[in-house]
Amino acid sequence: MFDLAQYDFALVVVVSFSGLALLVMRASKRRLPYPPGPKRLPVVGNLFSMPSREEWITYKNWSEESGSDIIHTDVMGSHIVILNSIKAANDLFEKRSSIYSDRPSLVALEKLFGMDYNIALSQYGPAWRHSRREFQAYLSPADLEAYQPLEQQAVHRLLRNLLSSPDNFEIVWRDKSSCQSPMGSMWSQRMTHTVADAENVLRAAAVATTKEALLLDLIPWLAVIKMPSWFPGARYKRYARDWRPIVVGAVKTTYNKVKSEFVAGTATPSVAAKLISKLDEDSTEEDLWVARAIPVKHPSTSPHELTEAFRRPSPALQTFILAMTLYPDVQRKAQTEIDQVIGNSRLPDFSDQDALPYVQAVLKEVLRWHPVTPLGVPHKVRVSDIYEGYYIPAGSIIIPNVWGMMRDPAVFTEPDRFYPERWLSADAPTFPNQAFGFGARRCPGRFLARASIWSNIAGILATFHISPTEDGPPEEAYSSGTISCVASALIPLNKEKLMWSIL
Ligand code: HEM
Repeated sequence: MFDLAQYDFALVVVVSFSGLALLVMRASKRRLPYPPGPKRLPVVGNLFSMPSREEWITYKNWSEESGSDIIHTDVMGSHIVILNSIKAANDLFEKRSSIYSDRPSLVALEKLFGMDYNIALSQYGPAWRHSRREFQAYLSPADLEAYQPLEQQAVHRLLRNLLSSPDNFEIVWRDKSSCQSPMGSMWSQRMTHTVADAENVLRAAAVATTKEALLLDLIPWLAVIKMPSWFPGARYKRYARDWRPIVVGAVKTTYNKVKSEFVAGTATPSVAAKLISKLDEDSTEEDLWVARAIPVKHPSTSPHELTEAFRRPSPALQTFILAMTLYPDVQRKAQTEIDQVIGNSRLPDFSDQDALPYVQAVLKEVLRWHPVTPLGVPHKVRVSDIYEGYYIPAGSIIIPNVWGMMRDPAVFTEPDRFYPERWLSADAPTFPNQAFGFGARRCPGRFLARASIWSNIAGILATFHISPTEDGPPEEAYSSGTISCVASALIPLNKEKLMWSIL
């Protein structure tokens, strides 16, 4: 007969042993050292040694100085681990994906400013998994064909605008119709009136991710208690009162616009329209998980930088233009390829991609030479772990130094040189995938983004010469922040017409 007492005893023994084993494991894990890193001060740790500009360069230097591709810092008790090699990123984010795919919580951004709907910020778990699966189901390479004609139209419109105002690339980009590519296709191809909304959300994100706001991440209860107005972090509650309705309103505006277009039968192909087609009549926007994917996924560090990031050509195009001014031979080679394969009676289109390997290599080199997100988007490890003999505590923030990985001389010879030829050799990696993140969190929009950047690059190369102004080539310097842009206020371009008659 089933003996309950015996069962209870067995259970107690098993639980006790498991608990003991866990304690022993934890204790022995902890006896291992943290990965090397800069010297820590009592209580504040590395608070004062953390770089505030172009952090990726400091992280790479720390890595080289310590001879370790994995670095540990501690900011007031929060552990931050920085991965500086593709190998370490693959080992942790890809092979141990189930524990390295969480996100650190950004209290101000999510809780106060109302951005907790965003897939990129979601904690690892069923809700994130569901949103992500649904979202990326419409962004596979096969799905992209539906968006190609609109993307192509947007590129032609951009080229026409550049032609009519060739010295003012920034204003042209700011023009709403140009904004439809590549950002537009992310949400809806016809989102012109939501560009201002998206800008507002980006501004709110910038306000919510300044260093002072991050204090709320370190001491989360500050967000829920009543604080005197002079207390650090207190003003974020006031800011949030103003920004929250704007942020939430922006999601609803986009949702309502695409939904009414869908009902009227005028919706153009877009992820949003496809998702709305799956809803039944009684669904409300609260049911619509797609709202979680509003195009605000890359908070930056300062309102100024973030606003700039949105006003100018996409950061990848900025890097392309910078590289073309600094490396005229590369530009000439790419243009020769386009001339030979396509001639000058039409513009390149998506069907030409395979026939233009050098232009493809330019795209890859743009993403390698200066990744749009040099430090990726941080992950969080859910349980304590050991890697290469080092202890990584549960809850550590894991930052991939993508810039450092892309400038690793062991992987890329002459890494500082913009050299597309490296992608044409037989043993070259197929793509700088790390530019789009890692493991379960890798960017679901990467195929769309690649195609979109390629079509812009190919269109500009076919149509314009890009050369520095009389002031000389621009400086190769970048802004800090999650999204990194060319630092010069205006990219000094001098574009001569090549084949404008076909536009
Ligand atoms: C040049 C263009 C782009 C770059 C460089 C880029 C890069 C990234 C990176 C580095 C991440 C973080 C991955 C990680 O955590 O390891 C990410 C996440 C994400 N991206 Fe992109 N992205 C781009 C364009 C797009 C586009 C066009 C879309 C939508 C169509 C998109 C949607 C997302 C989403 C939803 C996430 C969050 C994924 C998650 O947390 O599960 N991205 N992206």
